[in-house]
Amino acid sequence: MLKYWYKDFAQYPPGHRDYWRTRLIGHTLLLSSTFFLVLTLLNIFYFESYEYATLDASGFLLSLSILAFFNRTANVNLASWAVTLMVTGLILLFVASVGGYAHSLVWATLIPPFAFFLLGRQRGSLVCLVAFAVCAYIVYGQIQEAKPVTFGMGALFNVIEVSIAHILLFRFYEGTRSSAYRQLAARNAKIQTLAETDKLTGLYNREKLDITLEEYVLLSHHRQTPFCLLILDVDYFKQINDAHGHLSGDRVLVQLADSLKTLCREGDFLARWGGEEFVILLPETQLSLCIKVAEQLRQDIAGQKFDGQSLTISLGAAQLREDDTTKTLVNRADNALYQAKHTGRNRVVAEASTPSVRAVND
Ligand SMILES: Nc1nc2c(ncn2[C@@H]2O[C@H](COP(=O)(O)OP(=O)(O)OP(=O)(O)O)[C@@H](O)[C@H]2O)c(=O)[nH]1
Repeated sequence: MLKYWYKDFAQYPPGHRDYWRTRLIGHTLLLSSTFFLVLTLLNIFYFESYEYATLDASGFLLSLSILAFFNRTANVNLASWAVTLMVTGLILLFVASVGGYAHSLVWATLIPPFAFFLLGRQRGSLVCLVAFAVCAYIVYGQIQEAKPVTFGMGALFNVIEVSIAHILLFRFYEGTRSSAYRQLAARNAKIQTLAETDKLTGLYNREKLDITLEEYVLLSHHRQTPFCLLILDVDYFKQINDAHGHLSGDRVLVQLADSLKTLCREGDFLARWGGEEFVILLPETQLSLCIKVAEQLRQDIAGQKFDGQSLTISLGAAQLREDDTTKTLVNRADNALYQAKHTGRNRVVAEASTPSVRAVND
C-alpha cells in the first residue's frame, strides 16, 4: 500500500535532507485523505451532519490536490507549506466551528510538530504564533460566553484521536532521529578509518601510529611492563623503483605490508611510517624476544618474492626505559636501524646498550 502511495513521489536517498520531510508529507496526506474520507462518509450516512461532512470532504479533496501537486512538481518546500497550512487551517476551522468546546483545542497541539518539522524553526514559529493567537481568540470567546465546559463523548474522541496522532508523530520523530544518528555514526566510522589508514598498503598510517605509540608508552610506564619498538626499512628500494618502475614498487610495498600483517604476532601493532619504512609496536615484550621476532621477520621476508622480486629488510629495535619519552625511544630504534644499514643491511640491530644480533647469512 505504502509502496504504491509513494510510487510517484520525489525519491530521495535516506541521507538526503529532504528524505524525511517527503515522508512526513506522504504519510500525512495518506492519513488525512483516509481520515477525511471516512469522516465524510460517517457524517453523511451515520450522523447526517452535512456541515461537518462538507468540512471533511474539503479536507479529503485538499489532501488529494496537494498530493497531485507534489507528485507533479516534486517541490518539497511548497508541499511542506501546503501540508502545514492544510493541517493548521483544518484544525483551526474545526476548533472554531465547535467554538472551542468538546476539548477541540487539543487538536491545536498537533500544529507545532508539523510546522517545525516541515518549515524549520523560523517559519514554524511564525505559523505556531498565528495558530495559537487564533486559539486564544476562540478561548476568549468561550470565556465571554461563560458556558460550563463538560467532558462528553465528543471530547473523549478528540483527546483519543489527538493522542494517537501524537504517538504517530513521536514515532516518526524518533525514526528520523535514530536514522540520522545511525548514518552519522556510520559516516564517522568511515572517516575515522580513512583518517588512520595508509591509502596504499591499508596499514595504519603515521597519525594513528603516533597516537597509539603515545598510549602504549603511557600504559607501559604506568603498569611497569616491558615495551619494544621495531623500525623496519626495505633495503635498496630505490633500485626496485628504478629497475621496474614506480608501480611495481607500489605492488612490492602492498605485498610486503600483507606479509608483515600475517607475520606479526597477535597484539603487535603494525603501521607504515612513510615511504618504505614500517614500525611495529610490541607491548609486553622484552628486547630479547623483540630481537627474535625481528630476526624471524627478516628471514621470512628474505625468503619470499614480492612482485616477482626478492628483497631484504633492515630492522632497528629498542626497548622502553623508565626515563623514555616516545621521541627518545624512537630515536634509539632509528639509530639502531641506521647501524643496520651502515653495517651491511639485511640485519637486525638492537639499541646501543645491548649486543646487536647480526644476520645469519651476513
Ligand atoms: N613505489 C613507491 N616508491 C616509494 C614510495 N615511497 C617512497 N618510495 C621510494 O623509496 C625510495 C627510498 O629510497 P632511499 O631512501 O634511497 O632508500 P633505499 O633505496 O631503500 O636504500 P636504503 O634504505 O639505504 O637501503 C625512494 O626512491 C622513494 O621514491 C611509494 O609509496 N611507492
